[in-house]
Amino acid sequence: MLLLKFGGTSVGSAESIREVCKILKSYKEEGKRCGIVVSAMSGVTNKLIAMGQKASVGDEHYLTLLKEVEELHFSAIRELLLVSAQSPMLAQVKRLLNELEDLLRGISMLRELSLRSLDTVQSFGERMSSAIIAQYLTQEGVPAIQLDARTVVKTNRSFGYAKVDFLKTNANIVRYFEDTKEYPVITGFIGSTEEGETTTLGRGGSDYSAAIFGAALDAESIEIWTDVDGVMTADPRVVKDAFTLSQISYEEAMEMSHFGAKVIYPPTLQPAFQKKIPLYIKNTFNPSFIGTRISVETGHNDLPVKGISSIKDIALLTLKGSGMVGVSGVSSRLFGALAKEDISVVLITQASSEHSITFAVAPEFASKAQTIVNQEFIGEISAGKIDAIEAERDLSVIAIIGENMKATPGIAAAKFSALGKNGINVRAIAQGSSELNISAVIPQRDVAKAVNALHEAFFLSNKMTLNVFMLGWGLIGSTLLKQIKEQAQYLQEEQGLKINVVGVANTSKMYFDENGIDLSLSKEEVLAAGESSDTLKFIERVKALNLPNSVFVDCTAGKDAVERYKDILSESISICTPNKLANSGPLRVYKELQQVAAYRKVKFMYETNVGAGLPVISPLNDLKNSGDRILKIEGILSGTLSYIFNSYKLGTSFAQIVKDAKEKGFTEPDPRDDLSGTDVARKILILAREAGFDIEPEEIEVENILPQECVDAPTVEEFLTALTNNEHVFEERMVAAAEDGKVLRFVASLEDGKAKVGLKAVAEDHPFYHLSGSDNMVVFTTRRYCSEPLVVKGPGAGAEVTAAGVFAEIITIGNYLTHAQ
Ligand SMILES: NC(=O)C1=CN([C@@H]2O[C@H](COP(=O)(O)OP(=O)(O)OC[C@H]3O[C@@H](n4cnc5c(N)ncnc54)[C@H](O)[C@@H]3O)[C@@H](O)[C@H]2O)C=CC1
Ligand SMILES: N[C@@H](CC=O)C(=O)O
Ligand code: NA
Repeated sequence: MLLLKFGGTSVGSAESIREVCKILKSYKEEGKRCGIVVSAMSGVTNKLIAMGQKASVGDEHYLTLLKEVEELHFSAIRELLLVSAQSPMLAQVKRLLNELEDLLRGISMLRELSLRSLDTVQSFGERMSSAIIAQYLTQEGVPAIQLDARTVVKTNRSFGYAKVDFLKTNANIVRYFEDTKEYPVITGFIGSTEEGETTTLGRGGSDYSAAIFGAALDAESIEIWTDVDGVMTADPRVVKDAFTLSQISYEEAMEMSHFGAKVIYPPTLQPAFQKKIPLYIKNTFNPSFIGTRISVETGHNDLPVKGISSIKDIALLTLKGSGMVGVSGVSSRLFGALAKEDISVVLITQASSEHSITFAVAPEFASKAQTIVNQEFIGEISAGKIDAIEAERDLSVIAIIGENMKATPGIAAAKFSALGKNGINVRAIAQGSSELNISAVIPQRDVAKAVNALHEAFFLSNKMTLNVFMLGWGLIGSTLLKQIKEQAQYLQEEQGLKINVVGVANTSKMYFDENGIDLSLSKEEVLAAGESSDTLKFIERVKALNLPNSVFVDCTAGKDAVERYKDILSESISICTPNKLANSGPLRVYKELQQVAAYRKVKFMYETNVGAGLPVISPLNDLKNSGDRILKIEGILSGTLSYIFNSYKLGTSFAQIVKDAKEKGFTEPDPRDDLSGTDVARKILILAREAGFDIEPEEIEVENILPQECVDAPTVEEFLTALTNNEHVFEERMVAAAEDGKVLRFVASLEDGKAKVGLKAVAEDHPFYHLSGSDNMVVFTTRRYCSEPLVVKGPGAGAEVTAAGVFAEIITIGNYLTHAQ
């Protein structure tokens, strides 16, 4: 015997009822015996309640609702039944509606809606749907008969939430099924008293009916047919990657429903649980999908966590004070007082110091709870032994649920690590000793972010979505987006890393798409749909979106965003940038950013600040962290200047070579930042700081090789012209060097904590002599690399290599966020 239950959406229209019929036909063909519990057509129960309420205040609109309900059922009858069968069924339903109308008129006249009459009003929904469905099934070759559950399900007189008399009910059900050959189509949700008064079974009533019938009949299984594929790992409206669990245990189902999973209401399925009858959640509109099996077995042995649930709105109250320590009876008084007023406590934690007890309640009970508790402890409060309690609001509970958690160490660590890395502050923690559920109280604004971060951490191991916000869509920015687009599939398939570019901006426009910007579109196409650009607004939006695993990528050369880095990192958003301004400004800022990032457990990454994509900063850190001491750094740190002086020979034009460097994408947006030595000074300053020297920008000795006319030129264009006028300045230096067999190189050095940058003539035996293209070369002399220094050499500027360096850091951040610790 199978017990099937079809909920409101499954019987909500003629079309859905046809699907139900297909399912039952296939069961019949397999020779299965079935009992079928049905709900009212979707929306009908709510309308019935509204009719009762309206009637009770004399609002005649109940008649409009009545008409709507009539129309819904009549049109289902007309669509489903053969013409010959329509009239009798229309008449049967009309009789029921007339009866209902009489009842409503009575309610209206009396201006009174008792729970007793409301139960009767509500019963009409199931009484009509079951009649139509039974008739239709029979017509389609599935012999069925309507069973009005009031004839078998016997209850007490607690209207609205009637208690079932199982002794009588079970005997009635068994007897009825013994005598019936057809498929009974049973009205869910309702029963009746000994005296024949109609009752309803409370929240989740049709599920309860299914459990009552299933348990009474010792059904092989109970199938709850609904409009979703089963119990999911999280609310799919919040988590795009939520998926259906094929198997969970009764206890897990209970915990998940407590925290908001709405597919079933397991407490009502208790009769089935007690008899260990397996339960299946199936989708009427996707019947071939396996659905979720709920039974004694937890299944999914590989999954320690089965679900992420949340209670959106709770209030937290804390009773604390020195007067509580070692005093017995405090918690019994506290919870006794709350229980007396019927206030349900959602979560409790107590520190082992016994100094405080924190508990959570639904927000609507917060003020009442506060008053009650302050009243209960009035003596202790006035004696100063206990503090008067306050309620904290706008909080949520987020829970991870799973039976296998207890056998798996590290779950709590993984949970709190995922929350911590996303900057989600945990206000209270509770773990049931069953270890079935670990709950945390967090700010309400972070719920969606938390659910997503935890879902990724537990279900998509090695799968994560990184949400990228890119400010500055110039040369490096466009190359980066191109590289991300080209590598997206590989990263997703091989590393489980999805890069979602959510926000982009240049100086004129900014654009956001939470689902990920289509990177196959051009910059113009994307920004066409955007709004006016504003750095502060861009950053505010990044913060407001509050997405998990967010990375801010600053591909500008300006300081607007830099001034907000601290703010961004403080929001637990990682930053990755080729922009050197943050690290080459005041030492205080440099240090502060390092500290904030460490404190917030996010990454601040800037390898491309020196040598573009070449590994320079990271090996320097490795040296320092492993205990080496940096004695000296010497290097060619500018790709632009390297290219210029590597190419500059007799017969060439200096100004033309500068233009070439700019075209090749080596220069800063304003090439004077390169030629003035500023860019190189910034780089040696950053290296000095990374090596552990506390240096300010002013302490660097900088040789500016630019004539004043070039410095003063108002625009980049005019500067390039001025450069042509001053060719001789450069030529003289180049010729003088050449006469000594030397070449010019713009060199940076750091020795004894002193940094300087300037143009040097180097002879053929010098390693810098043989550089070519945009090569950078950094020579580290350290305590360990003393006789033979450590050398890093390669192209130190250019769009591809720089963007690749930024991209690599974005991936590093993704890997960092994916791993638990
Ligand atoms: N070109 C190279 O080889 C290397 C460049 N870098 C750095 O990369 C950064 C970007 O350089 P490029 O792409 O070459 O410069 P670019 O001038 O081509 O691009 C910068 C972009 O940022 C935009 N922008 C500026 N301020 C903005 C703001 N407040 N909001 C929105 N957009 C803004 C501009 O409209 C422009 O589109 C610079 O910081 C540079 O120092 C670092 C290493 C190597
Ligand atoms: N303009 C810079 C770019 C890299 O930082 C350079 O030329 O090195
Ligand atoms: Na680098």
